[in-house]
Amino acid sequence: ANLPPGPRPRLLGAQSAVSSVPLWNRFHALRKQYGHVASVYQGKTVVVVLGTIKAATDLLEKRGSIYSSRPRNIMAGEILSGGMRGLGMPYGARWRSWRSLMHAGMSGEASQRFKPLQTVEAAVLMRDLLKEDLPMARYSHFRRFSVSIAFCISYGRRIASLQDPMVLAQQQVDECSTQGQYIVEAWPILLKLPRFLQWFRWEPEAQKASDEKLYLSLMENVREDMREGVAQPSIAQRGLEKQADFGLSDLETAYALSAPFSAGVTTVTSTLDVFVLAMLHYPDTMRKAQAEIDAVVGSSRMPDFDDADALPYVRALISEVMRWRPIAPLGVPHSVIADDTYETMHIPKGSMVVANLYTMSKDEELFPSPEVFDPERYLAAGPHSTFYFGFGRRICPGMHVAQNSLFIIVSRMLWAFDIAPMCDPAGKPVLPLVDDFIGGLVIRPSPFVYDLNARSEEKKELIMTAAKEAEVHAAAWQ
Ligand code: HEM
Repeated sequence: ANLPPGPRPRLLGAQSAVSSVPLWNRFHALRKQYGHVASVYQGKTVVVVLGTIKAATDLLEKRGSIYSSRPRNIMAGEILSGGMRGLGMPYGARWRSWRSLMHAGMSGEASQRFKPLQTVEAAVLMRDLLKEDLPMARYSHFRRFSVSIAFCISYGRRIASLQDPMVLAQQQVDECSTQGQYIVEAWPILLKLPRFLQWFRWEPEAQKASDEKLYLSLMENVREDMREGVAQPSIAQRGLEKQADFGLSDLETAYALSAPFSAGVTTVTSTLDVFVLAMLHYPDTMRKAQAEIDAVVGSSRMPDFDDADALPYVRALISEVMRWRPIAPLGVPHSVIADDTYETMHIPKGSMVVANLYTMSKDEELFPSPEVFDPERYLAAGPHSTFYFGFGRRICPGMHVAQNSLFIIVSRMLWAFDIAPMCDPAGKPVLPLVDDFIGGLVIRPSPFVYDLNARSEEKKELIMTAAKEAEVHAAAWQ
């Protein structure tokens, strides 16, 4: 059998150095030219690109026992973190232990425990948005919300400011681990040099030592909170309570606790920006959602999690935000650990397997007129694919907390504000482009401005009172 069809010889590799077209767009072109499963070479590695939800389900889900690994990443995975980071871990015993800790902390049931803080932080966020004079700065308020929830999930503590030293330290770690290409990735044979000659290790190993210190000290704080009986629910608390059950050492547990910050901040923040972008372009859907909220909630209180069942249109709107512009356009690459055949195609062991979520979001059969933002498609009888959270055993373990964060913010923003384009001096509305995105693994709309107008004086006052009360409750997570 042959490899899945694709450009030969190594066209994509040759192009990637010069092309300014983002990778997801180039992969989208593959789908059009070569079909639902295509392949390209990246150096010597075969990259299999899955362009339909069906192909991704058939392979990544139904054949999950061989399609759930990750490609080798020498610098960020092996050297910088000693293979301790779950997101990039190869399939195996350590990943399974890590994953069961993630599940214990963030499953549908476990994620209920974070709703109180999500409610409190959403109240604070509404006030921050109301008070913010600089439209460009709203993104940082979304970010502060996401950071605070990530810290709460990991350590049971909230984050009141992005200037918090713990945030700055974590941010620095993340920037290091996402940096580009290293010579050792292309020439793994360098790892055979005597260790003291492996110059490329010196800097990351110094970084690793300081990361370990940071992660261990954050975890020790939780141990202390537990001893004093003041620990809030968190992954750390679950992991430390039953450390033997998870089979993770102190250091493994400490590293595992960094996952929500690495994977759960830019994703949620960026999705909120896509939500605003959609509201600017499709104001009718905004008004429809507002009418639903007004009928169910009224104007004398803000929406709560208990209202979710009665707000199907709002929930559909959130799903459509994630479908319309998936913020992880190529997901996170999988890797296959055994030779396989799909239809008549040969998929060699060691191939990188990419679920092309960007292309899936534009599937005309599943999503007629895919370019149109239309929540109604999620109101029709299901089941509805959650392709935007990935597939199979690696599917996003943070999806429940993510959905809860999005629900409480989106419903409250629509209750509180009208989202509208800004006007140029001639009074003409200026709309940000729908396809101007920046970033790599996770993308976001290029920064844009918009108007946020409180829907009534009564609501303004309510927002201020609710935020004051929220700050009092927030003390429990300090
Ligand atoms: C709208 C928000 C989010 C989106 C769209 C999203 C999407 C994704 C996707 C596409 C993957 C790759 C799945 C695969 O390999 O097939 C992933 C993995 C992951 N996500 Fe999310 N995510 C979001 C929010 C979060 C949050 C809030 C957290 C944690 C608090 C989180 C934690 C993770 C982790 C730890 C992984 C790695 C799983 C593994 O390798 O086994 N994500 N996410």
